[in-house]
Amino acid sequence: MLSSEEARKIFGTAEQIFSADVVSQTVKRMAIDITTLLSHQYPLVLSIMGGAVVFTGQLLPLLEFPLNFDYLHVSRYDNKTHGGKLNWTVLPRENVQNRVVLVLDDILDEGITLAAIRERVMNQGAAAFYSAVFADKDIGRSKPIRADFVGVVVPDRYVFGFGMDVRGAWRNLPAIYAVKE
Ligand SMILES: O=P(O)(O)OC[C@H]1O[C@H](OP(=O)(O)OP(=O)(O)O)[C@H](O)[C@@H]1O
Ligand code: HPA
Repeated sequence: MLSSEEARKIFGTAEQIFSADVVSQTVKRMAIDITTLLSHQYPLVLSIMGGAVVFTGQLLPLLEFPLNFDYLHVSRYDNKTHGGKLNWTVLPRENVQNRVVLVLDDILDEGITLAAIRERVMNQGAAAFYSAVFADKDIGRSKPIRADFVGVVVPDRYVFGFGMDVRGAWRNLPAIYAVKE
């Protein structure tokens, strides 16, 4: 874990890439797009902890149609800036069978996490799988999955804020920053 001083130093040298205003306008636009496609599907919304917590909290009140909510926790970065093996710590309690599932996550980076979630959800009998990611990282190569709804495209740098952590810190920021290279 970073010390408070280290966390402040990272923030102090980071570059803001999307302001809080742009972030909140983007969430509104995504809510409209999701409503257009899914408002008559009674979806089961699955939030991927912990990165999706802020995005989920801002998006859900803008979705003015019936839905169910649950969450799962899977991670592979473990407070590091490079991903490793997937670690499933909490599985959804809601049955996904025959449901239209909408997965929410903060970031699609290499796509390994979201692709594994889709495989699991579809193997468990979901009727359809949709995904909404707030940020899609432009990694310059193909990914195993594309999100149906994307908020912003971020450069191929380690980013944080709006739910995304840098070595465990700064998920609470309302804007998005890139770590100094
Ligand atoms: O597309 P990928 O390269 O697989 O990376 C994306 C995943 O990485 C982050 O989770 P993380 O493993 O950091 O867990 P956390 O949300 O609990 O921090 C993020 O929240 C996504 O779920
Ligand atoms: O760039 C990132 N920032 C924060 N969390 C992440 N998880 C995958 N990539 C990232």
